[in-house]
Amino acid sequence: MKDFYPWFLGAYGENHQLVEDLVNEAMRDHMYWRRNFHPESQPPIPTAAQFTPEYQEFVALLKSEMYRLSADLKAAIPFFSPRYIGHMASDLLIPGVVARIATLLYNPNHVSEDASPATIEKELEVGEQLAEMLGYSLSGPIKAFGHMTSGGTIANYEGLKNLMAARLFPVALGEAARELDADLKWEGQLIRDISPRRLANMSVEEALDIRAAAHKSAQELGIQNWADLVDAQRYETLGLTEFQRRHPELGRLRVMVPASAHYSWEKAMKLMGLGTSNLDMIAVDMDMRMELESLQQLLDYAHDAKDTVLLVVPVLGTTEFGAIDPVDGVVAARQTCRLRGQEFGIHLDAAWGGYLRSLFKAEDGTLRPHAELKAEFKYFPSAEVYNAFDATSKTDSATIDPHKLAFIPYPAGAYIARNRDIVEFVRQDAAYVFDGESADDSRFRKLGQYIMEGSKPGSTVASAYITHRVIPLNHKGFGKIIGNSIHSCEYFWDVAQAWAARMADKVVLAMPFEPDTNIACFALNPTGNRDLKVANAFGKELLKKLGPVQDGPIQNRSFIVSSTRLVEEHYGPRTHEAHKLLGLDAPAPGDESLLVLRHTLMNPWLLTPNEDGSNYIDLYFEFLEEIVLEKLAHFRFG
Ligand SMILES: N[C@@H](Cc1ccc(O)cc1)C(=O)O
Repeated sequence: MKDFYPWFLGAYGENHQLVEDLVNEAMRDHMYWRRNFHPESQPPIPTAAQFTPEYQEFVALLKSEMYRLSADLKAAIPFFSPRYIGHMASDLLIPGVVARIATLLYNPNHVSEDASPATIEKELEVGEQLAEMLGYSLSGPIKAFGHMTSGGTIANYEGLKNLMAARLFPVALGEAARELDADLKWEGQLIRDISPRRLANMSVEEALDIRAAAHKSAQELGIQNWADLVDAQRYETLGLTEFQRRHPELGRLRVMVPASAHYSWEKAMKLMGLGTSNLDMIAVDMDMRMELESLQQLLDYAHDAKDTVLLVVPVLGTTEFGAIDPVDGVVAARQTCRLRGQEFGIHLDAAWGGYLRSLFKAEDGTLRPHAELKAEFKYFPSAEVYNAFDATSKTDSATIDPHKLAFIPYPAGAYIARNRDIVEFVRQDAAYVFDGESADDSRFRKLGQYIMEGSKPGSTVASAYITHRVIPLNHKGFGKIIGNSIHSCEYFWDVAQAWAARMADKVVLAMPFEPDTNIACFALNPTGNRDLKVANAFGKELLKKLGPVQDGPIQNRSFIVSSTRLVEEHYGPRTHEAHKLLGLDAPAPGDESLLVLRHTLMNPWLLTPNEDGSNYIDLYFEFLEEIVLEKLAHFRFG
């Protein structure tokens, strides 16, 4: 933990002086920079302006509003504190904060290099740093690319949009070739003879390859307007309705996510016009991980129905439970599906768990052996979890959120593609770049052409960039913070079980599933109660003391946790098991869902001992005991 001392602002603002020095320095430096741009010019604001009544009135108004804002902010959530174990937010890393503030003053806009010549390169570097952490290659014929977004939601949208564009492009290309009736070739075959179903089942690399081959053929045949002919057939031109009307052979365009996936996937389906009815929910198992049998069933069904599966989304660290989906299993399923001509893209939703991979990385970039990692923890990582992390490099693209486990300020998400050329399918201009030329990375300096957002902050990029520079993305850097969070979770898990045993005659504490990473959930039920409504009412009573929204000043709160529901529709068998563990009657149709307390154990100071030797997790369970006993004394059953 000592390593962290100069890294974070500190729960007590211990590093205040360091932060202030760095910020002051940046602030002064910025003002001098202004002055040194044409120092010969007359300053437009006269020196004497500050003595005028209008000036002073404005300053007075500004100050009083700022005081009010400052007062209001005191009611903000104290994310930094080890007493905050609610959502995915915590203390901030100093490099992220100071680099952000310093860059904010220059206000670079990363829509394009014209508005950010000094920093746009750093965005591409952040993309590469994250790509490397996930195991994507930065050299050789297939090179990764990444950029920052405002958060995981936009990165997920982009994951869907890019893979959808890549998957549907060959269909448009085939149609253009048939219409033109020219002898365009790919791998020795005439493109117009390739079946639409084959074209609809191409990997990203095949799609890029056929695109380049067709272009080459067209050039050889002297067809000048080939790119326009293809464009005219694309869904991006025709609209999805017309495109699908012309291609009934595609069937339904499906996307598969685990039932535990973030709700942004539903939003993405609406936004893209694909419709939520084409979002297939893969069942999750008793560990809250994607169930591979269920995935296979859905893939078989889609295959038999002659539907097109655009992509499958394994989640590396679910939002609610931190569960790690079997990424390796999804990759293996794709290998099997390919044998029958069924293709799908894989977008990894690693918004939460992406940075966990730093723990798995040695300083030389290789994956650390399982045994070496296991030796550092009590339970983590099982073979399943290790294999999932091992397989991230085989996915097509990923979402990863620096504003979560990189402890930097919002907004900081990222989209990363294993093959940078995938963006050519969504490039927002007519000038086509084909094979050979596409290796030129300067294209990304016009970032806005390739991504969902337009104007976007360079300051968040500086924040991530500097943070990654001073705390490397391997087990010696970020891995230490992440490892500490897993230790906190393992400790929490043990203490919770001991607490449960001690309190069994008063209250049943059930942890319906083992944590995978650093999020732990449990439900509580007064011993002897069988009624779900009563258990939930009891949980809600506890949340009055533990939830973020309460009466009175925030300073009165001892601990802040979050909560969620075990929705039967999503977590069927697991819900039944949880009811059993809690001594509740089995859930009946139409019942409300079971309330669970959710604890995100990412704060770096959770295991720090207080004067009496107890740490914040011990203190939390002491507090929980106190409020449970207090509530039980006043609680009315039924
Ligand atoms: N479930 C984790 C191990 C683990 C167990 C308990 C924890 O608190 C944290 C992690 C795995 O399979 O790797």
